[in-house]
Amino acid sequence: MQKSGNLPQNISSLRVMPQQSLRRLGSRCSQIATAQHSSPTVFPEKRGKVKSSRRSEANATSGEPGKADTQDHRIDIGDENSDLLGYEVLCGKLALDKRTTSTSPDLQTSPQSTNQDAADAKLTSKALVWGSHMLYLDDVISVSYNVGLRHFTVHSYPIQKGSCLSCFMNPRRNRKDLRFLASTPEEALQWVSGFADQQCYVNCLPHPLVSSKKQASNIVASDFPPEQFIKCKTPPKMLVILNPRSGRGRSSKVFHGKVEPIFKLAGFKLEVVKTTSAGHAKKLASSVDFSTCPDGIICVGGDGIVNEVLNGLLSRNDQKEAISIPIGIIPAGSDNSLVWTVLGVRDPVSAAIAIVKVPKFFNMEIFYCIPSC
Ligand SMILES: Nc1ncnc2c1ncn2[C@@H]1O[C@H](COP(=O)(O)OP(=O)(O)OP(=O)(O)O)[C@@H](O)[C@H]1O
Repeated sequence: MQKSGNLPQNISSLRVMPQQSLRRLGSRCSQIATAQHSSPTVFPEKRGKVKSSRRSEANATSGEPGKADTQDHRIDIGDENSDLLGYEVLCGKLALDKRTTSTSPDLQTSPQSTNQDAADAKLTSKALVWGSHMLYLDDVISVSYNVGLRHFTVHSYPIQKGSCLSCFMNPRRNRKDLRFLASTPEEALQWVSGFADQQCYVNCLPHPLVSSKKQASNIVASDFPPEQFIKCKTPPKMLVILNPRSGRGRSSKVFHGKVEPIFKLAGFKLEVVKTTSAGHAKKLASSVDFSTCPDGIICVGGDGIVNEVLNGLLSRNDQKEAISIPIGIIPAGSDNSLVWTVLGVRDPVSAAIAIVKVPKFFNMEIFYCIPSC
């Protein structure tokens, strides 16, 4: 990592890999495999064994770390030509705080977690691997970090286990907050910085989902202000147009209960406007000042609300700008066929994650492209 030169001198046990060194994981496997008896063995994947790496992931996020230990300590990472884990960014030791698999972002570190629980861990461009567990970065929304502490929390929404068909049609994702304990505060800072380098949003204090009073009691003074070491993404600023009548009146509950927490964790700055009548969304889209929502408009509802927003944008005088504005859709209507057709997602949580991670939007330029394609 380029910035390792700026980091405190006493970080010795962490190995930081330069981003440019895209060494194949095949050669890395042997290093990890020989590290310790108790450490996980990483084997080149036999063809057709992708399923088993997913199983490791499911164990990793099941909230029962011991469960995975009873199975084989294998992580299939792909053969020579596969790129399942990408390149290595950082490796060292991490302990998982065993109380942290809930959705409660309580800031205290469990006394049960000690350095003795620490396992070999590494962050790659695609996943965090610790012990026999793995979490894909595609499923990570953000990392919360409190200055001067040894722990940091990874907020993730992994896909739940299920049959292939149900996963495809309706993938279930549940939030998992995984709190890790590093050996020192400086190492925790370096792990967090590694996540930031991989485009994961980092929430430094205040934590978006915890009261400031509770957080104040956990702040520890640090000589290493995080902003010196963490390159945080600038949070997007967007307008949300929500039809509270969509989905037989359930859209507000879906948005505030399932979707808004994802955007909050990802640092999005949202202005939410609920429509009051038919035609309101069109009026909003036709008159909104784009400087208040430079990163786009998110429609929450069914096909009708998207239709209104598109028509509102098309009625503007500044059409060139209007057709390039990114449009996200959170399906919360009764049918949602448009979002499924255009963006390939059907459930609100996956749609929100697609906006945060990919980011997955469309704009009206795609329609203008069609004749020339
Ligand atoms: N506050 C409101 N009260 C009544 N109607 C509204 C309001 N806001 C929007 N509408 C109208 O409701 C219509 C249907 O909305 P929408 O398509 O979002 O939901 P839905 O019918 O549940 O979903 P789907 O189209 O997927 O079946 C829209 O065409 C819009 O004009």
